[in-house]
Amino acid sequence: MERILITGGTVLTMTGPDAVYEGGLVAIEDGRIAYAGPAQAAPAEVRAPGWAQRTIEATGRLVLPGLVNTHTHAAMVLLRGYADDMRLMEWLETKIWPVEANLTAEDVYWGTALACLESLLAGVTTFNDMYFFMADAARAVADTGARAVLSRGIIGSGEDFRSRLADAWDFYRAWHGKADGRVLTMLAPHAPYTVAPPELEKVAEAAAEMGVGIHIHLVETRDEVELLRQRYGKTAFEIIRDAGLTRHPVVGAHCVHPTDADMEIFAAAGGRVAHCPVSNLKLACGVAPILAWRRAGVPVGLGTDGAASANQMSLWGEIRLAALLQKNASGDPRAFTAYDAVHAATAGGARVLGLEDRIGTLEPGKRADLILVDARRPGLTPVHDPFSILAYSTNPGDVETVLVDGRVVVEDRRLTTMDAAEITAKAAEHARRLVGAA
Ligand SMILES: N[C@@H](CCSC[C@H]1O[C@@H](n2cnc3c(=O)[nH]cnc32)[C@H](O)[C@@H]1O)C(=O)O
Ligand SMILES: [Zn+2]
Repeated sequence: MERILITGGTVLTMTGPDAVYEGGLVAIEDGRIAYAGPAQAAPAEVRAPGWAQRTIEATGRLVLPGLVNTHTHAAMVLLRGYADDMRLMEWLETKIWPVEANLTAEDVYWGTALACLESLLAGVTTFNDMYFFMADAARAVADTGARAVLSRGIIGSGEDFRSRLADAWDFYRAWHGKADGRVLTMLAPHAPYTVAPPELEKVAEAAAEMGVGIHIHLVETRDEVELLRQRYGKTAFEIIRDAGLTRHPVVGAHCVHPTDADMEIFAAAGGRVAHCPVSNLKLACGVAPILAWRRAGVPVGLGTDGAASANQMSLWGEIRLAALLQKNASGDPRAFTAYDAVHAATAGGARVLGLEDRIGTLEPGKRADLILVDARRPGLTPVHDPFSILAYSTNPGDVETVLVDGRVVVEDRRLTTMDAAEITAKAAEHARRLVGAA
């Protein structure tokens, strides 16, 4: 496999706010990071002439781990802008679910390919997806060169539930660990208000057999908290604990309305939070108490949610908003810093997905998922503080080069793995058919 050197850039390993190396070096071998840090401290071997087959000149660029999107429904890019400005339940029940009833496998392939294209161009190298027709979603991830944790969304009861859980088993057997390890799976019971406790217990049993984590929506809206209280006399966190789900690593999307006791339950269970600030603001859900979650010891990552709710697969808006919201909510601009926000989008996200041994920082042995942000662009100049530039000034178009698993998948802002024009044309065509059929 190719050996690559990235030279001259400002290397941010995301192992700490002081790990900033101007004119730093990253060496990649067999898809892994062999070295990342100051050029002069690199092993002589990688600095020897002829070590690398390829050198990427990165002067003026910020070199950092690829961003990790901890909660999305990738193929929902097909429904971007289809129904906005509504309440969650009304949006799901009257707009989204009727259209999703007509979804086909090919829709999901091209939708997910578009989501991968948009994500990779923006520097998002990994995403955590909950949707259906997941074998087709996985093919799109494999073909575009992205990395993803993919889960078959499980919803309903009776035969509906059984067939979806069977689907999740088929998908797990076919795809877990495939595409050179770039595709992993979890189990995704949609939410405690759409999957009842007996079914949640069955999902917990399956998770034990598969040895995978759980991806679930938790306390996104106040309506949902009230509904669960009336129906079960419990909170969402009590429900998932009692159903045995928290015996497995749980990625809770949103987690906007926990009680103090919920935070203790989730922290004790090793739960993790996928914070989706754009989606939450757009649906007027409130602001997730991220500082309190962190204080409780719960890892926090950032997520976009589906593009039908939050409209973009880029995580740069979430990075900025996460910082702004926590400052405003706490009344203290120091409470959540630029570094905290970039950390949540990289190392924090990797931790949330249980991938901290593979990705999230630039450290020897990790898979080489990294991005080059062109800090010479007008809106990013000058670079007094690289974390400030990344948290408050960077936009998707500033990402120049993207590597996943040591492979250059975006070069000079263009996808190298597939024809981007074909992806956008096919996705637009499938979106038209889908909405037309509703
Ligand atoms: N509808 C699928 C299974 C669920 S996949 C995950 C589901 O989450 C839905 N979804 C998207 N965004 C949100 C959100 O913000 N909150 C709750 N559900 C959402 C999405 O429309 C999709 O139906 C089936 O028929 O088998
Ligand atoms: Zn969601």
